[in-house]
Amino acid sequence: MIFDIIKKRRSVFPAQYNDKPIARELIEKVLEAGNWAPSHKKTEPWRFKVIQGETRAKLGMFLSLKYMENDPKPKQFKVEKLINNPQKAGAIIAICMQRDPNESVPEWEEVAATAMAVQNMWLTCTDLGIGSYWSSPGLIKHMGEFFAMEEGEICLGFFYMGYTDDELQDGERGAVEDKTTWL
Ligand SMILES: Cc1cc2nc3c(=O)[nH]c(=O)nc-3n(C[C@H](O)[C@H](O)[C@H](O)COP(=O)(O)O)c2cc1C
Repeated sequence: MIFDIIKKRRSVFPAQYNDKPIARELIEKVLEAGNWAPSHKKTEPWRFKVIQGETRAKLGMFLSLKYMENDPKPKQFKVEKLINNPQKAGAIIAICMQRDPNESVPEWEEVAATAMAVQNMWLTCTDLGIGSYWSSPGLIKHMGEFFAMEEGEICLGFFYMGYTDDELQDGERGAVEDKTTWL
């Protein structure tokens, strides 16, 4: 049941991934799930850039260099994490949002629609037994220097994917009653 998958979905981080590769058909399935997200006026603003194989190392190098360039006091452990994390992933999908050139809907709706695409992808990964999470480092503002982006396209983060041998912990949430008003 969908509710069980919603509750089972967890953030699974690169440090938890094993070396098992992710089949291309499964990555395509995850992308297809993202593509079925709803969007106001059917703008379908989500854009995906799949980073695999050797491009992962290039991404790690790019992010670490950008970090060192922009942080007056870069920390060695962070440099290493930025270099190594992409290579631990089976695949990384850069999550981008293409603003409708006609601005037919407010920008937040296009960000929201893209986030719905990510949730579809995350739940699909959970169903497929693939660990994943949405990473949104400040460095994403430089991604236009790493891959081509269209006018009005912005990068909202990275969707990391990898198999894990870890047993995942149950999630925790505050009571929904505390966040709900019945009128
Ligand atoms: C928009 C968005 C951005 C996120 N960015 C990060 C991030 O940069 N680093 C991180 O460790 N987790 C990030 N997360 C994952 C959250 O930390 C995680 O979803 C939260 O702790 C709840 O854990 P769960 O996903 O296992 O339920 C992000 C989640 C969302 C929805």
